Amino acid sequence: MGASGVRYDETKDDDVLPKLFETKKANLAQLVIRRLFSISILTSICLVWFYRFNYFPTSTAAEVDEHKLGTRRWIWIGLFLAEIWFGFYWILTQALRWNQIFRHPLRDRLLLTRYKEKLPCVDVFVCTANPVIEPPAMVINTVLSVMAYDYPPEKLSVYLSDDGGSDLTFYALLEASHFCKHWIPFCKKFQVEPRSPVAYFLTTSSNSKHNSSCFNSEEWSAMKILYEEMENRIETATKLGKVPDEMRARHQGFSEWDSVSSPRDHQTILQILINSRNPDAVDMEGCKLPTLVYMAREKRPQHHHNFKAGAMNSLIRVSSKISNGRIILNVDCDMYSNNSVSIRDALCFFMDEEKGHEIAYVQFPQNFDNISKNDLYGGAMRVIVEQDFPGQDGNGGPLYIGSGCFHRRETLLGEQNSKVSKRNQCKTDDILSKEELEESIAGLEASVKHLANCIYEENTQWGNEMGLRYGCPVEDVLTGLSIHCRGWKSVYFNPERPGFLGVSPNTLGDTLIFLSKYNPFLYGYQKISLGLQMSYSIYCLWAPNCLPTLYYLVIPPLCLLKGVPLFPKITSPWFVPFVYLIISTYTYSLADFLWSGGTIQGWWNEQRIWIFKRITSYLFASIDSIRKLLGLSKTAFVITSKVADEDVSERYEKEIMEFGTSSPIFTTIIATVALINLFSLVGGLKRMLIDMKLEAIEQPLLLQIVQCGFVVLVNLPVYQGLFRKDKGRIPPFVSLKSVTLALSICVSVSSLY
Ligand SMILES: O=c1ccn([C@@H]2O[C@H](COP(=O)(O)OP(=O)(O)O[C@H]3O[C@H](CO)[C@@H](O)[C@H](O)[C@H]3O)[C@@H](O)[C@H]2O)c(=O)[nH]1
Ligand SMILES: [Mn+2]
Repeated sequence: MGASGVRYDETKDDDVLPKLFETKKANLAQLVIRRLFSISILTSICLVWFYRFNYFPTSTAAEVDEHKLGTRRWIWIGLFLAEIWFGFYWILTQALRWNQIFRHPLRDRLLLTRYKEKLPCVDVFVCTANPVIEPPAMVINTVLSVMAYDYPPEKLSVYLSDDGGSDLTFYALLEASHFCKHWIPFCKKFQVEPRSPVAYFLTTSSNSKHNSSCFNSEEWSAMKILYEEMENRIETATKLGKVPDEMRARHQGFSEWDSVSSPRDHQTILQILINSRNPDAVDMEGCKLPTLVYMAREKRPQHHHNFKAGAMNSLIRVSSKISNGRIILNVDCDMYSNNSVSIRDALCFFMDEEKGHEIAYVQFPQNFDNISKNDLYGGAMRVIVEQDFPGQDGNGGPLYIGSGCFHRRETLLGEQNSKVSKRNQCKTDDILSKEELEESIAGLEASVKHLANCIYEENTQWGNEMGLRYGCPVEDVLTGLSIHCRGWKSVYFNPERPGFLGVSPNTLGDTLIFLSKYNPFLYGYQKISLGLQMSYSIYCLWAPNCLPTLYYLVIPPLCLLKGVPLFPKITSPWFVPFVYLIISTYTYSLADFLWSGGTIQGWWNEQRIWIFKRITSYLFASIDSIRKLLGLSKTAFVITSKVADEDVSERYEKEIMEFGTSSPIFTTIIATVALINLFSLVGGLKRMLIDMKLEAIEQPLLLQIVQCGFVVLVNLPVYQGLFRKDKGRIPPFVSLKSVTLALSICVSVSSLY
């Protein structure tokens, strides 16, 4: 939607306002091909199930040993169960391909006076938790990027929640509150994108030609210097772990830290650094500035703080007394705004006369700016962003995935979607009472603080019926589910220029959940559509995929080693559905990946990561969930790292896998499975080529060899990791353990009976 968008006759006093967004379906040809393909795959799945059922090992003349037969039966049953699971899971995933839709906001229409007058206040929440893992300089870049949104500043407020309760973060924010007076007018004057200073100067310095043609280069350099000086001050303070004394003396806000004993034990600290209602809150050009607030909620060892959800809930309450924006945007501290019109885009959905009133949230994809070309760790989740989410949208709305999501405030407070009441509320109702306006900043801070205290939530519905849900590391998904169950819809918007860019971990490591009382089929029964229930289940069932996958990656290779066939021979008609399934599902997934803008190597890397995740983190997530259900452990939240050694980054650039930093148990499992497959492949090939003298055509072990070969190829970086010399290699003791383990398993299997 460029400036050339359709103009509407402003004077015409129609009752109906023009619609603010369009919804497009996937094109028909594509849909038909997809569906036919799905049906053929489903048929093959059924045939495979039938084969397993029908060819259950029975005692034929050849099979004399009772004991042997028993083992084979158990193996067969395991395989059957795994195949039932995979088939069932595949059926679920079809919910994401059946009716995808794509949204397009018509942003220019917001310029109509009748819309312009109604623009709501927007509150932006930025969360940070640890000044070491999430450096203050990075945090304020995110803050600055959202302060510089193309939106009326008097209607924009930015809140930083600091769960690290760090004066370093506060100091950085204080610096940002001065710097923004230069930065915001600069952004508006030169239509800067992106509006995170560090990201902007990175992109423009590398193509300075483009930059000199449309910018006044003097102003550009002056701004760059101003930024770098500030960044330097912040980084020095961070390195020293201490705020400069003269800074401390200049701002009385630091006195709050006199009584802070530790990040886990302190009072609420709330400081309004810029109050846009204050006439002095203007930038260098005299234009108004957005409100800027620092909050570190109270932390006490005896009170559970509920991680990010707890922080968000405190922010919801505190902001309701300060700016009370009707729309809330939440970003993680490492997700800067990459597109200054995202607020306007999101508002097109909320403000649309016809459909807006039923939309609870607008989720943007999480894009990352530190991903190498072939995405070594599968961090981009390309297919999810480009294909799965439009599929969810077609089923009633995307999941809420935390960062990059615009919410209607009232839905977070637990309100039902009743169409009638919503319509009436669509007036501008963001204006605070006169008394509140007149309150001084200090008075306001003092009167609002208690909302962020630990005891405030006691005996309330916060974390349950109100606000973000507690008790689970993916609080956001649960929160989204409960919003859907209350009758709301959500919208997915994937703009051409990404709305948000974050940092994706560039080493191995991941965690997830599954089992809980929020099982989507039980919790969502009769409240949300079957399609949406299926969409949720796909993600909730990520974890239990671990067992069938592990089974499939270990048992068939060991049987190959032992010479026990588990799949039909080439000459059997049952060979066809197996081969069709293998070829078609891999082609489908490759096509999806390339379609979503990936590379072939990237797809290959994703296959590897997919295996790694399933056999390690999902396995442990499953174990952990079961322990939690039995009351044996509590939810833990590990903050993902956002900064890496230069060493690590260099290897990442070269796309060399980093094993050094992931947990030794994970690496042991990965390496052991890889080695079992390698040994089995060698053993199997020997059996086929030498012992069986190549009675080729009848080869009953062929499919097992193919599978084993595939796993070995995918795992090449693992074998390399065993022999590399750099710091990122698999640590020697892990290598030793895995080799011993894999060898002893293989040897004991081949010496059985
Ligand atoms: O006690 C805490 C712990 C974390 N955070 C913040 O929460 C955000 C997410 O944490 P991060 O370690 O970056 O987790 P990710 O796995 O990268 O986050 C993804 O997954 C989370 C759980 O589903 C979502 O909340 C996030 O929005 C989503 O980006 C960060 O800004 C943290 O600063 C807090 O504010 N308080
Ligand atoms: Mn993150």
